[in-house]
Amino acid sequence: MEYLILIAVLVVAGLIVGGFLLLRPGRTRPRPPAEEPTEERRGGATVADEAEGTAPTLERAPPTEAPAPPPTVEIEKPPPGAGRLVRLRARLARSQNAFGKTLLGLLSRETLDDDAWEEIEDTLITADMGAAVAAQVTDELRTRVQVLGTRDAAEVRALLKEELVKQIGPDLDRSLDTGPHGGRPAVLMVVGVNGTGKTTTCGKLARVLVGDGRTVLLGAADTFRAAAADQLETWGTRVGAQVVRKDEGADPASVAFDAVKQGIDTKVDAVIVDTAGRLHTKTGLMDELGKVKRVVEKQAQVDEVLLVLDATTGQNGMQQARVFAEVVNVTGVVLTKLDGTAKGGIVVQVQRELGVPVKLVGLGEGPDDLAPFEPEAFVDAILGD
Ligand SMILES: Nc1nc2c(ncn2[C@@H]2O[C@H](COP(=O)(O)OP(=O)(O)OP(=O)(O)O)[C@@H](O)[C@H]2O)c(=O)[nH]1
Repeated sequence: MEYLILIAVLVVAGLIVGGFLLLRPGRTRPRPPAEEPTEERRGGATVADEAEGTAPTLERAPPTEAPAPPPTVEIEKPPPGAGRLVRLRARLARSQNAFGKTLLGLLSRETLDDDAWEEIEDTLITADMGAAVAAQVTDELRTRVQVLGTRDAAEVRALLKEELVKQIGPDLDRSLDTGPHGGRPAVLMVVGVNGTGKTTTCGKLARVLVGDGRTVLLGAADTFRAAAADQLETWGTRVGAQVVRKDEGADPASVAFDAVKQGIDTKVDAVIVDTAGRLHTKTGLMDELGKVKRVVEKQAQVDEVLLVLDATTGQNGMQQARVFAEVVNVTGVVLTKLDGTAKGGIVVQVQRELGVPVKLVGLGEGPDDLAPFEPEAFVDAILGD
């Protein structure tokens, strides 16, 4: 019994102490979370109020000036590809003048002795034609001049033209596969060492095709340099071509894949894929370009692999060209910067070495300075009228 009384006393005492502690003033209570605005308030009315039409009429702030609309880009209509080389012949004539003039000057000399023929051969070599071809051209010319028996300027010019055109290969197929087939766009991959003019060539080629009435999509798979994608976008915008790009450093193959996919979905005629193709190592290059090609081929055939070569780089460029040709199956060469060199003979050398025709030539930095290559027009420009 005494125990029971003791327990009851302890319970009552506990309750009194507990109650005192709980009701003690100044005790910190957990604060309610601060009120978070759930709707944007405008002058006391919420967006929802406005939508409902129940917002109080408030004096509105004077309307701020509307943001300027994005500048409208006028879509250009570039000239067609055909006949461009003839239009650009003045530029070619200027850079190759020494070559043609020297040859014609030598051939019209009073006496054509061994020294003169040696000079002719040297001139051809200096123009990057390659020693073997230069010797062959010189021998053939020598025989024909002797058979002809005269050295009338027009006749000599005609002979020289014939020999040069023969070396360049008038019958090589220089056509570009740029039309859709089997419900899929033509796919053109543009490869080459950095700085040769790949991105510029992609842009100019898009213009050639648009000028010929084709629809084009550009794939910026040169993800090594962000500026390359920007550059391509500018080219595309000017002619109304779609551009597929990703962030700098993205997988080039994934850009190429998306570009071809979008090209198929939007039913364009041709997809042009710009690549980085840095020449770190041959295996690295092979891995990158091989992967881009394999990935593209999951959706469409790659119709053209165009190797861009800078005509001003001579033997160095030839060496790089060989590496690319070993890594990918090049179907055509684009020789850029022919406006800046007197070494037009590179056309012959590159075709011989790679076994692929020169299909396009770059003759300046202007947007329409890319032309389909025509051997006769080229030689005419070199030799002058
Ligand atoms: N004179 C002349 N310049 C050219 C020609 N083609 C390209 N160029 C110039 O060459 C420079 C390099 O061109 P790009 O297209 O940026 O070269 P790229 O190969 O794409 O270079 P990366 O993007 O660094 O791989 C630019 O200043 C072009 O304007 C040409 O036919 N003639």
